Amino acid sequence: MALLDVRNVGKAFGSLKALDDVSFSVNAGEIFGIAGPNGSGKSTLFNTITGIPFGPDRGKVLLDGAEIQGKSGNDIARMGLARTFQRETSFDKLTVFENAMIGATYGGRQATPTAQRDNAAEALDVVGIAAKDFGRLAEELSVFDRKCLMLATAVAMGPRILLLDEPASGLTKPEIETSIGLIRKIAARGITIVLIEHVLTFLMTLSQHLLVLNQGQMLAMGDPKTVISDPRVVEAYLGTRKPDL
Ligand SMILES: Nc1ncnc2c1ncn2[C@@H]1O[C@H](COP(=O)(O)OP(=O)(O)OP(=O)(O)O)[C@@H](O)[C@H]1O
Repeated sequence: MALLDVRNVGKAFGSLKALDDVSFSVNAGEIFGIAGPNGSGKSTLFNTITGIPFGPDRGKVLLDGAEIQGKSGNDIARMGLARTFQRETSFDKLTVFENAMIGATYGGRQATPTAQRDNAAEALDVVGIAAKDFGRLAEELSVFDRKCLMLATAVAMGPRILLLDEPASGLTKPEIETSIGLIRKIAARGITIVLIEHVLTFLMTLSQHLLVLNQGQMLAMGDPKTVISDPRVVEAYLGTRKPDL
């Protein structure tokens, strides 16, 4: 059984069909990539899956066989789903460690305070934030480190599945390389990953399956090499912007 099963999901904003009959499933342990030109519905898809700030108008989302649409963000997080955002997001006036502790506390309500602290420290270590920086304010960090902190906060929740919205956006080439390593490291911990990205090489390197959206519809899905050479995919990308290869 798939860990995440998205079935015939639709979402409209007025007359704009941001998502139209989108279905896919993600197996436990895989990295599943989602690509598509600007405005194709990628972030809307994550929003509808997590219910923040809105769920789908139609269709179903199942996590490990249980329907999650209509559940609160808290309940969905408790069921083991976490996400990051396109823009680095943190509590800027809190320290690095306090930010990670929010994830560890939120996701590990049953854990002892010591276990929560261990989870926070471990998650920061996974993303490469050194212990000497735990006491710094989040706002003092570079863009890349703030992205890493957002990732660590999500990992500290102890999710079964992690949705990453354009983790490479705004990063330099070396930072993108580092991010690829981090995502692999997180996946190796048994966390299933769904990854939205514009940078196709990033998706090609990491994903076992790739879905391409265009204008809210599924354009192609399957093995990344086959999908990326699909003429409809090439046209959708070249028709709007050059792929970031
Ligand atoms: N809250 C909203 N209200 C109205 N329209 C919206 C809303 N959110 C998204 N849209 C519209 O839905 C469409 C899909 O947007 P979405 O942000 O999901 O695309 P995207 O593929 O993530 O784009 P990008 O790559 O630029 O982030 C766009 O036309 C967008 O303007």
